[in-house]
Amino acid sequence: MAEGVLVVLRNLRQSGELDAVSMTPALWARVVVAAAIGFVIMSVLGPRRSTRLKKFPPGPPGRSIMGNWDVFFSGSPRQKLMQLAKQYANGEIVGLRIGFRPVVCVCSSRLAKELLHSHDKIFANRPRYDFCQTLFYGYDSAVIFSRYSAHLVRLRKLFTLQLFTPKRLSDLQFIRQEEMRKVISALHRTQTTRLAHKVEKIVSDMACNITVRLLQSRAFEQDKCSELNELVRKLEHSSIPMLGDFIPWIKWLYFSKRASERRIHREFEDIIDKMILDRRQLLRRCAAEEVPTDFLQVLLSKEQDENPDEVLTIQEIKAIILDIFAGGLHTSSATVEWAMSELMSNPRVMEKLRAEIDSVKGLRDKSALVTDEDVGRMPYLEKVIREVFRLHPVVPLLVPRLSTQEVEVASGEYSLPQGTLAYVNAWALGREERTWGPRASEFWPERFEEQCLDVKGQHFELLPFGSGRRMCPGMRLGLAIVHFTVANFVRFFDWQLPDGRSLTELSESVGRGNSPSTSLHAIPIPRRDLLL
Ligand code: HEM
Repeated sequence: MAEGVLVVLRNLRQSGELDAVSMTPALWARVVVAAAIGFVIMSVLGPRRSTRLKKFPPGPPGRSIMGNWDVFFSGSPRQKLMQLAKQYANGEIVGLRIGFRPVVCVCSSRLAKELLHSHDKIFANRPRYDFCQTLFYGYDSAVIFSRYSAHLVRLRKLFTLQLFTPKRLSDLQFIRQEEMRKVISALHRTQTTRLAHKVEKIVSDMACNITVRLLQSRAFEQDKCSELNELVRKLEHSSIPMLGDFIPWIKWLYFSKRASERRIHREFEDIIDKMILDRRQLLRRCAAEEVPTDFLQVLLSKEQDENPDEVLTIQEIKAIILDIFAGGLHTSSATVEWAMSELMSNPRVMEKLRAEIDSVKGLRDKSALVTDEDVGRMPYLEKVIREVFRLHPVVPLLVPRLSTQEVEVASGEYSLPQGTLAYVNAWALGREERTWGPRASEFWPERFEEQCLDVKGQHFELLPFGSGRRMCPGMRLGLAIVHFTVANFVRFFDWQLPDGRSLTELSESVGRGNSPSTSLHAIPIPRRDLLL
């Protein structure tokens, strides 16, 4: 029971409630009552688990009502889950429980394929967490946290067949180029001061400008992107389930977390409402052909689509825009940060990559940016980026799935009941020695000369964008930003650490996301005079 109280306290601290309320006697009373109720119910119901779930994958025993909550929501879940899978099931899977919910985490490519390919439809649902209702626009308005349904399939098609088509991304490449030029010129201007820049911030601001221009054809006013990125970070920190999502009778403990979620949501809503209002005013002022056919216009046109199945409400349109911000900004910038960190700590790879970029781009046109077409002629760049995704998938456990029926996995060895929460550990897949050999933990892009595995969801050894029905629909844009940014950063600058230090060992942050434990600050020394 004491343990129960401690875990509930830790959840409250994570949710910020403890900071806000600073443990009044009333809060103590709530915590103790909740833990006591949980303890009693668990004593009555808990022991049945082992008999009901006979072929459930093995794992550590769940303690009290919380089950294995601590595995997921403290320290580094991806590492702990990989260790547990090794300890209990030959590194393939681990079976756990949170509250009464059976939970599995798959750590081998064999079982990832079963879940995301053979049983893709059964695992196409997302769990329903309370934060979706307050932070986002409800459960089924947009994509990331929606149930699998015909409506979701239509929304996903909107992403892949209308917003992020190869043609549209190629036609709009000039936006990425203009934003990259702005970044390069700004970095050039600081060369005399030899200032160290936070690489992730440069890239996330650029990714934000690109995304906003793709959406509404014009950039935000100055500093608005930093504000939006800050908001996305707050959204990420708040988008975590609480114990109340698994044990309904303690939901009421989280009222102040819900209030903070509503505040974050309102801030997003203000930004999105302003974008829509500006566009509506433009539509009133201008002839239809003068209005850009950008993402926002594609989305707003769906309000009056001739096909009733295709119609989107304004709430759904706003929810999609929020998904684009939530899914697209930090993922791309964190990947570029990892890429630059790896390149700076592996000078051999940096030199080889630079030689390739210079050979494709030539040295004569000093100001020419690397384009998407150039990227297609850079096989080593492709291998470097794959290696970055292999070792540092920025969504290491993907987004969890919920099974809709009982299913057998591992050639019938295990049975997963309906309602199992399933995680796929993309971080562990990239370290599986069965696939990657004894040098699995080394950054060595040359491995892809022999291993023809790519990141597009068909090879279950390498799943930074997931796979199957819920695979990332923004992958094309994410890949375009990452390749293009890394290539141009390497072409135009030598990157040095402040005080002549060198990056020897990279370590990861703890928690659910995956960034370097210390943000990369680096000094860009210009390699060529730009004619900007
Ligand atoms: C390097 C960049 C990116 C990475 C590594 C990444 C990774 C992921 C991953 C792992 C998932 C979960 C897939 C699964 O459950 O199987 C996901 C889902 C998603 N991503 Fe991305 N993503 C990136 C860029 C983007 C961009 C640029 C956008 C949009 C502008 C985007 C929008 C989404 C959405 C809407 C989902 C939810 C899909 C669904 O639930 O059906 N992502 N992403």
